[in-house]
Amino acid sequence: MPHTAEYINFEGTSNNVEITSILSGGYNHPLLREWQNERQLTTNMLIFPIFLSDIEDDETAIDSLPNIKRFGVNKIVAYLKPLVEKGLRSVILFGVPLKEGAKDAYGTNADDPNGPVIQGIKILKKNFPNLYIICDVCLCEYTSHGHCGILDDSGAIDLNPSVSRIAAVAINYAKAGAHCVAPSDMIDGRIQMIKKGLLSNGLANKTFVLSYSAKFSGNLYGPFRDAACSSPSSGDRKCYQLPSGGRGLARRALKRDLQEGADGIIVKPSTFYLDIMRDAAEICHDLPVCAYHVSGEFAMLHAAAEKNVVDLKTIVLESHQGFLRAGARLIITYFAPELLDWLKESQ
Ligand SMILES: NCc1[nH]cc(CCC(=O)O)c1CC(=O)O
Ligand SMILES: [Zn+2]
Ligand SMILES: [Zn+2]
Repeated sequence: MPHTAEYINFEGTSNNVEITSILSGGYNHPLLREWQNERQLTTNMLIFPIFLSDIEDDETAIDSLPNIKRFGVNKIVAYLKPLVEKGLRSVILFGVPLKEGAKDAYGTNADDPNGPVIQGIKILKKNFPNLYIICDVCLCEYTSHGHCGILDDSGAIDLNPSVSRIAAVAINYAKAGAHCVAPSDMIDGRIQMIKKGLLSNGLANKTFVLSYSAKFSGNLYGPFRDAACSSPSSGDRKCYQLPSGGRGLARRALKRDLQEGADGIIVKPSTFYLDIMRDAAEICHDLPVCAYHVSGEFAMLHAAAEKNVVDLKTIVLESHQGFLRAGARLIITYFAPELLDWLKESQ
């Protein structure tokens, strides 16, 4: 029988099968599965959170954050060196004042020129000239009451002094050489104030303003508060962080921060807020959207892996791929050190 198409028997083929019904031909090879990724996870997307305390020789493990330590300025370079050599491109700094009397009602030490953040910026820039340095901007680590702004007599956030103080801190970080400032306080109006302050100090063209625009109040920040010693001493953050059901509020905050001049925006937490990430990618489509995989999410994946409920590498790659699929282009993640290795392995 001649081997031509005419003689192929189609008789067993069902009449109502559609030519669009078979999808597996599109992903039956490892390369095809990569082709199907609209956005590939790469090391240049990773931002690693760093806790810097005011004890210069500090190197303290944090029980609730596996593999993460708090460092003093004398210890941070040795810790980061192998990570930078492996391709780490960016860090976000959090200052942790531990010394007696370091906290007050105004968060005065947030921008102490001799404090860990400003000293940290200088040391990191000197030792790692190509490392991109982001500073989280907030008062909660530095206030005696542990809230993210300045309080009025009733104990509520006092809007004007809070926004002025947060903007001043951001500008002082930028003056010290931070490439990027990321206000995480969620107090209304701070993006505009920071932008204006940067402009009047000749820093607007040198500084990226990465706004935590959609930051939700919930139960996922506990390990961070252990690491940063920043739990509020009374009350909670529900009057400035968004309620978890507040998709409309998040959309309004995204539009507002876009209009106030944010250069990039953060959605936080990540795994439980993928709809908000998609909203962010649509509303702020001309800006990079950053997912913050927060401390509670990190600790949960570790705990599940320890119980053999999940395989750590597989679940981390899957969750981080999810952020990209939802529209994120950057990821703040405590898994950055592991991902530097895992992404290399998969190449
Ligand atoms: N404003 C402080 C701040 N900046 C980043 C985080 C959380 C990060 C994490 O959980 O990993 C928090 C905690 C909070 O708002 O209570
Ligand atoms: Zn705060
Ligand atoms: Zn913060």
